[in-house]
Amino acid sequence: MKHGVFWRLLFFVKPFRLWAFFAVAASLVIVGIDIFIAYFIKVLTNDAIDQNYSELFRHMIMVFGAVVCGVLFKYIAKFSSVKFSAKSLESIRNALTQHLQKTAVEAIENRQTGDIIARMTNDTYVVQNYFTHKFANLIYHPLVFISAIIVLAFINWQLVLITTLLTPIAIIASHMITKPIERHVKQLQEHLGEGNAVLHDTIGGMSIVKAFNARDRIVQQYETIMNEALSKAVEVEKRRAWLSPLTIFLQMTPVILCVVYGGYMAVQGEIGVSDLILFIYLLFHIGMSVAVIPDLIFSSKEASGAAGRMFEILDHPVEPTGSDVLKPNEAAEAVVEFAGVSFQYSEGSRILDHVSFTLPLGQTFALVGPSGSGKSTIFKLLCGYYEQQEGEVKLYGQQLRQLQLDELRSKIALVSQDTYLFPATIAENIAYGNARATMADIVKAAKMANAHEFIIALEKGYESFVGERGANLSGGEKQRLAIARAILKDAPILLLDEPTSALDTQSELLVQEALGRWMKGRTVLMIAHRLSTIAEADEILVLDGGRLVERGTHKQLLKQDGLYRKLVAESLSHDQGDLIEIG
Ligand SMILES: Nc1ncnc2c1ncn2[C@@H]1O[C@H](COP(=O)(O)OP(=O)(O)OP(=O)(O)O)[C@@H](O)[C@H]1O
Repeated sequence: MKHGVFWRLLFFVKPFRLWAFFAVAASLVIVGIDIFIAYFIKVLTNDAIDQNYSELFRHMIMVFGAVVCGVLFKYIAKFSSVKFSAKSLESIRNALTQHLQKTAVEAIENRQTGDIIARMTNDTYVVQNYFTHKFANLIYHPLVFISAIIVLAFINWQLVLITTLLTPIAIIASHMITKPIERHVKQLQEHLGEGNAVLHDTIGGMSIVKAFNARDRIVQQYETIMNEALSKAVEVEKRRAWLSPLTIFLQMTPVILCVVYGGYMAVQGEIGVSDLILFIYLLFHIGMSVAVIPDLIFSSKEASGAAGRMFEILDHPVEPTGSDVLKPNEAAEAVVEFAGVSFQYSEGSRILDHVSFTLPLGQTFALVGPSGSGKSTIFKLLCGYYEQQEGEVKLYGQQLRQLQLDELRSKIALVSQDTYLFPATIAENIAYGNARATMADIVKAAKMANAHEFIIALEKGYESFVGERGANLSGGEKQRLAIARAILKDAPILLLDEPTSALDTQSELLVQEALGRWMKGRTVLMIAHRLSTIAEADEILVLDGGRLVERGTHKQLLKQDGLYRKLVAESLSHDQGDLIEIG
């Protein structure tokens, strides 16, 4: 097991060391019982040779008692290691989940969901299995080996030499056989993760896959990944297949050698019959302990590979959070301020180039610009998903990067283009942004978002369960739920990323009206393409290639012969029905 992985595992298992201690203590008792039984085998043999049947009977009862105790302690050892592994892995899984919540958006935005899920399920399962089934063996077998060798050394050192001769061979052979296991297991788990990712994406985009007749391509992609996984699994199993003959060889060879050599010594009178029987009995224990070496090394490498992948999740950088509490300050000159902000994603070119603007309290601003001009990126910076490389972003005069992220996000309500619905009821989905919301609050928000009517028309109303992707709802219905959720959050800053893009004209008008009422007194920044929405904003910010090129009211901007006027003209030529006043 690699050092880094070992220490990390140790960190997580440490709090549950009491269970590990029970497992170790029980294993120690089992070893003691095994040696006790071994000794009594010799005593029983002598009783039989001396034809002392009353003693033989008494000793047999003692051995039987020891066997029963052995079973009991084996149960304790197993139970303790199961508890130890389950609790340790629960703590690791919790740490992974918590870390994932704190992980910077940047670190996982481009990762495949299925791969992350595979690391948190398949890989943790491999590690848990290792702790459950191998942990007790890691303690028991070395202890049995050492104790048996000590006892045997008192009887005959030559036989001990023959017995231990195979131990280094077992270790070297095991290392040779299991050498590439860690790598193979890592690759195998990676392929399984990729397969998971394809399945996850396919289920998510089932309708698109069907619409584009992409089934065959997806099946082929999945098959290719699974074939690679299979070839790795075969590599692993080919290595594992060596373990069985090696185990038999390691277990049987010392026994055969000792029976032959020990028999010879017994005939020569150099060793007693009872000693020889004791020797052969203990030899089975030693043989077993030597024989499990390959399996233990194999499993340790397998677990190490899986644990390494699992811990990579913990290596994702977390979102940097400040310590200041955001204090919405009515007297602040600007609620939002961008001062010379430049930004680029870790890969690629500059997306925002010295952008500066201020948004005073209680006004509505529309952010317009061609596709890819950086509008959503401004939202991402405001939500603290990313940090600008140059310039300053301030909220109520406070530096955003010095604010506590939870605090910051509690003051912002975001309605994005793609509505994410949690796998929960409609009521729970609306109440997500406000844990203290009552049912009356939820219904009020739904009514404001023009969602109440369609909700109560559902069989279970507000208690209807919404699947992961809200498949049983239309795009417009999902969008209205997202708006209701944002309304209930009651935040002073609203970020609306085309909040009505999936609505028909009728619903849009109703939602616009509701939004208009709700937006009063709040500072709103919205990305919008519909001219009717944009024209009503107090001010319009025009972005082009990451630069803020124009700023003003609809009328002012139309008077300038700039990008805004061009965008409006293009939009009108596409949408004749959009009634706005030009110039
Ligand atoms: N996570 C990311 N990593 C790298 N580049 C990104 C990332 N997200 C966006 N970009 C790039 O940044 C640029 C600006 O994207 P952004 O989403 O801010 O544009 P937008 O103006 O909102 O576009 P649209 O109107 O089409 O939604 C685009 O060229 C996009 O490809």
